[in-house]
Amino acid sequence: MAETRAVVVDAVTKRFTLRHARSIKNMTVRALRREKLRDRFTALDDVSLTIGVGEAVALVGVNGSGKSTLLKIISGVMPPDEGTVRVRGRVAGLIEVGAGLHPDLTGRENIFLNGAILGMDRAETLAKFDSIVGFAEIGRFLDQPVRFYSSGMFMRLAFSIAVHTDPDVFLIDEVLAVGDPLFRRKCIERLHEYRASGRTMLIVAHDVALLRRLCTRGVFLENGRVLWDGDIERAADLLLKKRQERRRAAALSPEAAEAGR
Ligand SMILES: Nc1ncnc2c1ncn2[C@@H]1O[C@H](COP(=O)(O)OP(=O)(O)OP(=O)(O)O)[C@@H](O)[C@H]1O
Repeated sequence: MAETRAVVVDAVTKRFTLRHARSIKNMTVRALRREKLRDRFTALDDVSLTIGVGEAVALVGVNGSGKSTLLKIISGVMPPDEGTVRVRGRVAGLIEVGAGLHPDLTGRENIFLNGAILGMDRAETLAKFDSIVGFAEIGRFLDQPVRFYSSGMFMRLAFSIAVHTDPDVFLIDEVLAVGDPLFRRKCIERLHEYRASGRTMLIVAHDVALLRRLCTRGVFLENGRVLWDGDIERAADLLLKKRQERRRAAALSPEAAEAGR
């Protein structure tokens, strides 16, 4: 029987340690006051999720709900504390702006390095090289170290390499917020083509209209738990509602404003 599941996240939990004191002075003061020096914080709490081959899923939730952490665990860059993740096929993750690009290497060198990390051999990278450079529009900066690139150029190159690896599963985190509108449109068109070719996509973005256009399913995270998994419309409505609640709370108290940023 053909495998129809591209990603299986099973009962994943992830905790972080929050350190309250950074300096020795601060630690001493807290110790004298018998305050805790650190806390364990649960960023993902027993999350289970199955994504079918060819599905385009939006991962939404207010700031700090655990979206990036979940993408990092699915991509394999971070292990879960509990639970398991299985991904079928080649995965490409655009998890942070410029993810995977080495600042001291040139654009050209990064194409080969990043291509290899994402599973392309040298012959495949060579065959796609011109297309990667063309799509990224980095032109004369190709032989400059990428630390001299603007954030838009960084993102264009990272996106171009990732999309050219023809991943079976494409994980995208907020990168579409960077860069100029024209390039953004080009990326979105590319993602539509990618979807139409039957590949799987999991995307985090704060632009609700974009998510509605690209995805049919939405997973809403709140405090590291799945609050909704289903129709994108309902997920988008939930997000807009929660954002409104946060804004209202922020208007009432400056501390809430700080927490709700
Ligand atoms: N390496 C880390 N160490 C400690 N805490 C972390 C770490 N990474 C994330 N967190 C915390 O885990 C929580 C979830 O973070 P995460 O980045 O996954 O949320 P998010 O939903 O992607 O948020 P945003 O929309 O702001 O990007 C946050 O409270 C964050 O501060």
